[in-house]
Amino acid sequence: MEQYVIKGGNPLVGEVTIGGAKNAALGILAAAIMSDEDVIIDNLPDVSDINVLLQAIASIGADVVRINRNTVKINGKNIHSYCIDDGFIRKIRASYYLLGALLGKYNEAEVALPGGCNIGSRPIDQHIKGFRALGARVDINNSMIIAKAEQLKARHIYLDVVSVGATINIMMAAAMAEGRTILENSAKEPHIVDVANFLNSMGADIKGAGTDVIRIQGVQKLHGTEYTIIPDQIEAGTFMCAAVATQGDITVKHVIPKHLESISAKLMEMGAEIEELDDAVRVVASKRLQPTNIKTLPYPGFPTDMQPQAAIALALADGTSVITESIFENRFRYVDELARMGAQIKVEGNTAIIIGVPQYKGAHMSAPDLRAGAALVIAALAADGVSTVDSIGYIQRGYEDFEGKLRSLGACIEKVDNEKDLRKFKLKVG
Ligand SMILES: CC(=O)N[C@H]1[C@@H](OP(=O)(O)OP(=O)(O)OC[C@H]2O[C@@H](n3ccc(=O)[nH]c3=O)[C@H](O)[C@@H]2O)O[C@H](CO)[C@@H](O)[C@@H]1O
Ligand SMILES: C=C(OP(=O)(O)O)C(=O)O
Repeated sequence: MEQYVIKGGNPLVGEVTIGGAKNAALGILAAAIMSDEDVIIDNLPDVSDINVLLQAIASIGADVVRINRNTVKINGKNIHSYCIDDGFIRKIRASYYLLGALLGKYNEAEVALPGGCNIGSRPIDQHIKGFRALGARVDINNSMIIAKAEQLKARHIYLDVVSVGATINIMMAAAMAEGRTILENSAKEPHIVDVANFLNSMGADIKGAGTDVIRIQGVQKLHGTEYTIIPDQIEAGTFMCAAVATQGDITVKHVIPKHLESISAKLMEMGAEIEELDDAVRVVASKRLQPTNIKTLPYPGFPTDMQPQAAIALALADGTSVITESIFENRFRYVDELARMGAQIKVEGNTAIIIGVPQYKGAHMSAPDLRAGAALVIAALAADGVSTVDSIGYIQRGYEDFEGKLRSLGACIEKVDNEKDLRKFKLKVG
């Protein structure tokens, strides 16, 4: 089984280029099948979630051509099935976007219930509420979600909870519905805006993405397009936290600094210096971090997907910090792993009380989910000694060449899959 082996203690220094946003790409790939013309998508991250979704799209007959590692051409003309039941698609969260896309285009979709990281209960009632409001019958049978309509019709829909997935799914379903849908209490994350921009580039008529109210005027047909995905806010934030936790100096390139403001604000409260450039941010930490409090919130609040990485930095601060996780109830599973390195964190309900320690010590850990896994790698890079992180398949769901990018910043990290290579690494680093 693959694992990372890491020798910590080096401040990470240098430049790193951020890839396309996984969570935008997943929505965009699903939306791409709504056109019968060629759709070219660039800046696609080469991560396992994306590759699973591409396989699913190909399995129903869409033409999928990988032009290069980060560019794909999709054409939905030859889609012959509206049913996606393969075991692999159940593993990813974004399989649910195929519901909105297929229902929107063909008035019919049958997709396995979604998986994704085990970070909480993750219901999809708001997606279903939206589809039903647009006139679809939706049933769940044998772990399959089955949605059918004669013709989707626009409606005024109010989301009971701010949901990224439901906002994107309803936007896709409504894009070709009859009339003008108004979606209130929408999520405002950068990837919502990116999916809306992408759909508009195919001829959709969506206004207000990025605000609470999105207006979607249905169109008859979506045409081909060429589109570049926005940079990944969370990958960028992860490297920013790596700079802070290792007392390093990293210029995180190819980002939209506006998307990083809530993260930058917290890192500055910890004492880091942040320089905002046109499409880059430089993060420098040169003294012991200061404690601060964080509450995760929908955008523009502090992202839940950055909570574990920020906690890694705070657990090294000079004092006590409090993190409140208000989006997912099961996102502190890294705490027990981090305790092996000497961190002092107590979890009470949705709150983690973090008493900073001066240094982590190398330990053997296991990634409990995607972002927690990346966070544990950062902790290992900040630690004294050698660490291993297992279950790195989670990390590969969302980070392209994580170890390569870290190595380019001076990190001592290898991916190994056997005892012999593990021993070799340990001998090499002493
Ligand atoms: C593939 C993808 O883009 N995943 C992201 C997406 O997940 P995802 O789209 O699953 O997250 P949501 O924004 O939908 O979830 C937000 C909150 O709403 C609740 N909820 C959601 C839908 C629903 O029908 N009913 C309901 O109660 C959830 O339990 C959660 O408490 O947004 C999350 C919140 O920013 C991120 O952590 C995930 O990385
Ligand atoms: C939780 C995440 O992904 P997913 O919703 O696909 O599980 C994430 O990207 O941090």
